[in-house]
Amino acid sequence: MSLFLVSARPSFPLFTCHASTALSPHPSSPSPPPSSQTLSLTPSSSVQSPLTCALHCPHFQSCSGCTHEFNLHHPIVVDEATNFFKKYGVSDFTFDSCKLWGWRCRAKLAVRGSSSDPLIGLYEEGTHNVVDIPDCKAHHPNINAAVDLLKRGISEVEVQPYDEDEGTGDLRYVQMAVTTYNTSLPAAERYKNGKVQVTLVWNSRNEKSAGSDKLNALTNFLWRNGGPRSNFHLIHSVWTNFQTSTNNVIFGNRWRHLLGERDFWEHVGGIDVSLAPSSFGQANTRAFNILLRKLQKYVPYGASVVDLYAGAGVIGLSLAATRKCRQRSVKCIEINKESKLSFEKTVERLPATIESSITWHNADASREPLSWLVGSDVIVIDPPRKGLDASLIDILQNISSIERKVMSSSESSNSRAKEEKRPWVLRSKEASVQIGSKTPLENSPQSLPQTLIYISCGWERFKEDCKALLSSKAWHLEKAHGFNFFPGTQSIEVLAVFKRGPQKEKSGKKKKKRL
Ligand SMILES: C[S@@+](CC[C@H](N)C(=O)[O-])C[C@H]1O[C@@H](n2cnc3c(N)ncnc32)[C@H](O)[C@@H]1O
Repeated sequence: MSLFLVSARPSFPLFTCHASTALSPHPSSPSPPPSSQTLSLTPSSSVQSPLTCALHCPHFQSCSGCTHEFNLHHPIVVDEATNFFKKYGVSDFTFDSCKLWGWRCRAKLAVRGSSSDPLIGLYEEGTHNVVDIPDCKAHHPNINAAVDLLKRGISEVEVQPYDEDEGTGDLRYVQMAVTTYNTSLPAAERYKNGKVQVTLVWNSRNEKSAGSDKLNALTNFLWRNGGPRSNFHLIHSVWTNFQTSTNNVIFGNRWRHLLGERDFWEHVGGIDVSLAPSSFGQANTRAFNILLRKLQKYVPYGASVVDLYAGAGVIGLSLAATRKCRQRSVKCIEINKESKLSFEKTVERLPATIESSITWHNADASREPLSWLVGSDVIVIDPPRKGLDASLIDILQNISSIERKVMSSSESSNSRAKEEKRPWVLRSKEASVQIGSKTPLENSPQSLPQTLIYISCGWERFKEDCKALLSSKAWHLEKAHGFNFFPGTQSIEVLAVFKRGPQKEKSGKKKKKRL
């Protein structure tokens, strides 16, 4: 039996980000990549300083992951975003270039090929042919190291990669997630020493099905060669997900923890966050942290917050901890029930001084969205790429008239509590988690949010939703920021802050003092 021992740590790619108009694909004297840079954008600033930050990835063009090779720090869409926000009253849009290489801490990769020559990577554009990407420059280097180890395990144990046409084979996909939070290391060393939580998506119904001996053998191989007793401790834990469906959905419903630490912790937005492999997690940990820090500034101390499309509630909980949503409430609404456990674990590590009533509800934000908004000062929305559900846009567009109706009906009914009968509301209440015994203190329990914070990963859809909100005159844009969540692509993450009411006229004259 040949044993592969990973003896050397993979090094970080060293590429240049230099001020020059010439493109230099093979820099002669590489310098470390910039960690992060915030650009205050005016069209002229980007013309005057055409920094050239190239991807230098051997898989570029064959792999569908990256679409842009140069100027990673400044995707072209940033100029469009700058003009877009200017048109709607925000002339100080900023863009944070974040980390340009080795930023991806969470990757879902297809496994194809043969046991002697496995391919682990992404589909070629428009096909189901998998492109092997062992030297991906977007991946955290330890994801590439774990992929390399996995390939060796597949060959040694003779695991059959999945054959999509036949529906045969053992291993369909792998999810690799890196935790960069290890308090036993100095803070500066934590990122590069990230450990990988590996989830093997196995083509069988459960652990009793034929082929489970190979699953165990592969898991043991990974642990022996990448676990705490190996030369290079790379693997945080190994999980499996059982999936036999012939559709394109990556994960099935059965998850099993096999080896290593069960809990996976990360530290973002000022709090420790637990993320199970089944829960949504942001791929770019560093950039997400930068976004959360910016977001916190727009939430007044002591505000009540509703976090829609909340995943494991990272945004809501980070606000509860840092904005002291004291004696008020934080509500998190999420459709994926798998995120509940991660939410509960994260809450366990929140500072004991937090006094807010914190709840997580397993519910569809598009069904009766008004019921979640009532009593909150701030609404945070972080939908998937497809944007906001029509029912939510409708409520947000008509929020002022709805608020008047809600207020007057609550006065006339004189707080007579109606018995809740709607089945989806009852279901979401059953599946909810309430933290803290305090009933939230609400000055005006029937009021609706005055601040709307929209976080978007889908620029095209964001523009549509933004125009719909502004056209109603129910909201105006106050601030907007962009973050380079996906360097190498034209996708950016946007944080837009809206306030209630139409845009106030900006006049050059000084305000008259009130007498
Ligand atoms: C972009 S993620 C954001 C998650 C979270 N805010 C975070 O940053 O970790 C979008 C989330 O919306 C959830 N989602 C999608 N449709 C939903 C719906 N109709 N109602 C509630 N949640 C939904 C997804 O399951 C996913 O967790």
